[in-house]
Amino acid sequence: MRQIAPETYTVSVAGHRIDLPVLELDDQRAIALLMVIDMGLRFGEMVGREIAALCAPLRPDIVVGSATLGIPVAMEVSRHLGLDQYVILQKSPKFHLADALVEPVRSITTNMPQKLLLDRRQIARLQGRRVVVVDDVIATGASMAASMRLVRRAGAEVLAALSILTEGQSWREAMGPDAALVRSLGQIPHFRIEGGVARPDPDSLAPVAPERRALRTG
Ligand SMILES: Nc1ncnc2[nH]cnc12
Repeated sequence: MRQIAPETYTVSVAGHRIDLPVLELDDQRAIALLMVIDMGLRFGEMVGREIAALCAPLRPDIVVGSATLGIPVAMEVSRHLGLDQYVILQKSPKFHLADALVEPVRSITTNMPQKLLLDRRQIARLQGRRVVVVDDVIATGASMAASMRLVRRAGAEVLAALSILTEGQSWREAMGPDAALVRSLGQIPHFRIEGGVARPDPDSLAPVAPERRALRTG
């Protein structure tokens, strides 16, 4: 994907200003790309600390993340919550996942059918537990919705769905009532390309900074 003017978009991630490259998706649309695995350890540590601070009042027993880019997020959030174990939902069927619990990801943006898998050996870590589900970016909401279905099938209570960034607003509709459980450290818009320049679509940003909304701890 090609970088397009204005080249970068500055986003506030829990109050830290981060420059993301703006990349052309097609001749009409562009995105600000967050590649958490390219951001370094200090960034990972900061987002882990800030997401942990958001959800610590909920007293989660365990953190669930989905492969691939949710893995470093789940690890750093767990570390900051003082939790040793965490659970990863996988994407590729490895041989030890032959009898895994499977949820389809109902994505409207990718043509490839996707699914998430939970190793049955991990169910004991979730059954009857208070869980927070984390990811790098919540965009369509399809992946987060599938993660939440899988975690609930394993018998856990989902307290919150947390991400570094939310992108656009369409996840609200895709996630239905579960959208109320979503919190992020920042938000990025969708971009429309006009005259060779990517402009943020103002309708794709929420008026209130997402990390400023308190989670109900009841
Ligand atoms: N802007 C983005 N950056 C990284 N991953 C994404 N997934 C969906 N949107 C994304």
